[in-house]
Amino acid sequence: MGPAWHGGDPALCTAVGSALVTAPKTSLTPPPGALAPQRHPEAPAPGEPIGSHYDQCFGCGTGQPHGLHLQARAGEGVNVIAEFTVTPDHQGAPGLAHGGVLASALDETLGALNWMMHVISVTGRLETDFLRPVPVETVLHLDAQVRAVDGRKIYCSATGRIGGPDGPLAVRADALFIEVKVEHFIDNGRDEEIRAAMEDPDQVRRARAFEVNP
Ligand SMILES: CCCCCCCC/C=C\CCCCCCCC(=O)SCCNC(=O)CCNC(=O)[C@H](O)C(C)(C)COP(=O)(O)OP(=O)(O)OC[C@H]1O[C@@H](n2cnc3c(N)ncnc32)[C@H](O)[C@@H]1OP(=O)(O)O
Repeated sequence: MGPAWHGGDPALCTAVGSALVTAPKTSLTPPPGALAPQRHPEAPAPGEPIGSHYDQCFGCGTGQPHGLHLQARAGEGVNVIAEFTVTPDHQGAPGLAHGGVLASALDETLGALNWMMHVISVTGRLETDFLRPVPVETVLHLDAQVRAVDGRKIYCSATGRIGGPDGPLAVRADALFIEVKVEHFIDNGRDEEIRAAMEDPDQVRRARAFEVNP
């Protein structure tokens, strides 16, 4: 990278450049000691819809007018499936889905895996491959699964296929989700929304249900 970065400030450029070069890169491949994921006994039955974790979530919230409105369903194993219809609102290039929107759809589908393990986790890392352009009006068939668990680290992957569950592969992602407690949201979220969420008994029940493992 040349000194055009950061308005040409060579000091900042060097500092940021070296940080990028030396930053540790955790592999998205589970380490040898990682465990197979366990489907929680109270996970939704195969085919059962997985409700939204938060009404205002951009990915799954039914009360979010600008959102993707993804509705994932439980799979047979530690996996979930979902369909996402690309609309004109999701364009990047004319008539084609924006890559960031597709990454969001993958991220949200991966997030729904929390329900299969009854663990609250957030995305630490998401590595996405865009293999084919995805036109507006396409139904993207998403499938996410947990591959392995190592302490708080959840190794998972997702695919998005065009036109059907066995259609051509358009996008895929490998991700590392990190288990957190409810306090992660309470401590970091904006007061206004956190207060509203804590006053909503359904929201509190949804969040707390994950904290008790068998
Ligand atoms: C009543 C209240 C209502 C609340 C209601 C809430 C209900 C919610 C229910 C369900 C939510 C589901 C939401 C799904 C939505 C879709 C998914 C998203 O988009 S999530 C948003 C985007 N992600 C973030 O905003 C994370 C931002 N990052 C962080 O907050 C931290 O970095 C965090 C929590 C990920 C880790 O921080 P640390 O301090 O807890 O832990 P450390 O020690 O840093 O990491 C633990 C291990 O993970 C590795 N790790 C962490 N980040 C990594 C990374 N980026 N790449 C590789 N490895 C990483 C570390 O190397 C470490 O590994 P070693 O144990 O040492 O082996």
